[in-house]
Amino acid sequence: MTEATLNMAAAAPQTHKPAAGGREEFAHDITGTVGKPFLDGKDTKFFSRGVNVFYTGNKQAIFDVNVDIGRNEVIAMIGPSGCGKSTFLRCLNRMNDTIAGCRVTGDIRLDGEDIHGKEQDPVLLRARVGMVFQKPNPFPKSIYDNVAYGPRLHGLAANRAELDEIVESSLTKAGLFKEVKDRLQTPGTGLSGGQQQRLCIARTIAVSPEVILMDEPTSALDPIATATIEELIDELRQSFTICIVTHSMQQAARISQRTAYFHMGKLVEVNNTKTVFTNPQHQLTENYITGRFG
Ligand SMILES: Nc1ncnc2c1ncn2[C@@H]1O[C@H](COP(=O)(O)OP(=O)(O)OP(=O)(O)O)[C@@H](O)[C@H]1O
Repeated sequence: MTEATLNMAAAAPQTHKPAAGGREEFAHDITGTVGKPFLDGKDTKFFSRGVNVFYTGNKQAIFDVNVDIGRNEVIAMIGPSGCGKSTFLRCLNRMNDTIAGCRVTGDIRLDGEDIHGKEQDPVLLRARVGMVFQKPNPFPKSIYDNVAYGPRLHGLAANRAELDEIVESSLTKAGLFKEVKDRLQTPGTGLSGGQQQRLCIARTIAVSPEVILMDEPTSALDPIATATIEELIDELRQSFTICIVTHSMQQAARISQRTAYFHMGKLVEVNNTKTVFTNPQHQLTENYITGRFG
């Protein structure tokens, strides 16, 4: 915690007290989400209402999150370390189910379908809602087999020619094909960090997801590899909905159309990205984007 945050916490009023201009000031004053968290129904890809997440020992990490995520938008999730960005992201493809002792409550719908419904198969859901992690994690297999893995698992190709086609088109969409086309049978782990991350994106794309979740996908990359991935994200938006957790406000500003600001497990503010960075409506958002804490 920075000195400014400590000072702020020490000065926190015990009761609700809007700051000048009607802005709310402190974490315990977060009573709802300001901005525009909801979309017109037809543009909504993900609908989430009343989402709470608890870890072992009933430790609550996410509090009553209500937000829509739009079709073919890039939404950036920002906020101080530990505020729950990754935890909320993992709600969207039920990755939290894989964490022992983690419990998610609330209503989350993908294209109107309850993702916790009895008929939902989490493995199929994760094919529809793919995920790219902070650290590139190619399988210890060839470049070809990394990309072919999902289509084989889900029976998406009838024969080798179809599989070749999926591998090539996924690598092309991930902006990697030209660089690796002559060494598809070499190990994916032999690529550079940025290439490995694009390979992981190709692997995700190969099963034709509708949404791609990205958890700090460039934080382990150098600025050039980061720029390549950012350009790619902008292109991928034509075909997919993208939710990205990032610690870089510059990155959020460059690549997203909407930004969601989390603080202590609560969703404080959601709005179009320009508004969040130029005219935040909540004092906590302003404090964060102006570097007063985080
Ligand atoms: N597997 C887990 N078991 C128990 N608590 C967890 C687990 N994962 C996260 N938490 C806790 O949940 C809270 C939110 O964590 P989360 O990783 O979602 O935050 P974050 O905003 O993504 O953080 P960062 O920016 O540092 O990655 C934190 O208090 C964290 O310690």
